[in-house]
Amino acid sequence: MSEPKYLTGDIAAINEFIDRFDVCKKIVFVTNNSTKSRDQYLQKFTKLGIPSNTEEIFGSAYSSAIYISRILKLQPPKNKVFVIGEAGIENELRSEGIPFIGGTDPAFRRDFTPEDWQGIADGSHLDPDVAAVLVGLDFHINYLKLAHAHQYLRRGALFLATNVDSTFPMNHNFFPGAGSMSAPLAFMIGQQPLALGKPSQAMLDAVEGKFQLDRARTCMVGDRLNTDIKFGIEGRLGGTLAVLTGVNKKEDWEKADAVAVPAYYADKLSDLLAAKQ
Ligand SMILES: O=C(O)[C@H](O)[C@H](O)COP(=O)(O)O
Repeated sequence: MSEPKYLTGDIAAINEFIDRFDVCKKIVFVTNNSTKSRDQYLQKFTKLGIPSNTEEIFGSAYSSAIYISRILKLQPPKNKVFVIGEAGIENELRSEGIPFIGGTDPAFRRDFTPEDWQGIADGSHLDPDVAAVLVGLDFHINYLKLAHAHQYLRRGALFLATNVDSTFPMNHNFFPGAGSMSAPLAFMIGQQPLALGKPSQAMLDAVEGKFQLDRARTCMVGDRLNTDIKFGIEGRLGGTLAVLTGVNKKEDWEKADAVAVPAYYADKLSDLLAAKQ
């Protein structure tokens, strides 16, 4: 395997990279963060002065909603999704016409009561129409939600996750990620969820379907080896660029058991601005 090429400060290498991937031609934003929907991301990008449109934004909440509506095609009445997650998932499920419960509903953001043991155990607190449990990053995770999700899974619901990132990078540090929300359930039932964000190739197929990507001239840019870089490598994209502003560092791909090795790396994405001014 060839050594990743370091782009920071190397104008010739940056120019070559830009030509190879037509960098300024088309940008698609692919995020595993399910707490926001595409519309909410568009608002965020607009605030930051980044030109974009909803069509160019692919989030794991959207990818999950598409999978449920277009692949699973759950049939009513048993077509509801029990959500562990934030408004981003709810908005995307709504836009695909998928009924759901849980999520940000205040009825699930409370302490567990003695009645909950009985109601969950005998099913009287459960919705018989739940066919899938979808787990994403949830800033209000609690015992009540986990107990409901667990019981739906025990009763045969499909186990889905928007993504399984172990951690969530924030404020130059790490916090519990979406994968740490589904991990207790995976432990309870002894089965891993089907994860629909990066590195799932279903997500890349959806992006390709929409933009007729030329994979050989497409480069995946990201900070995490087991999601972003793996996504690009398994998708046989022309390149992968690791930026050192997030989760992984050079020593992570230099390990013998590295999960993925990028083709390029840079200290930060804006280092590419040094070229072709
Ligand atoms: O836990 C999570 O959901 C992830 O850490 C997260 O939000 C990753 O988002 P990305 O880096 O793909 O934008």
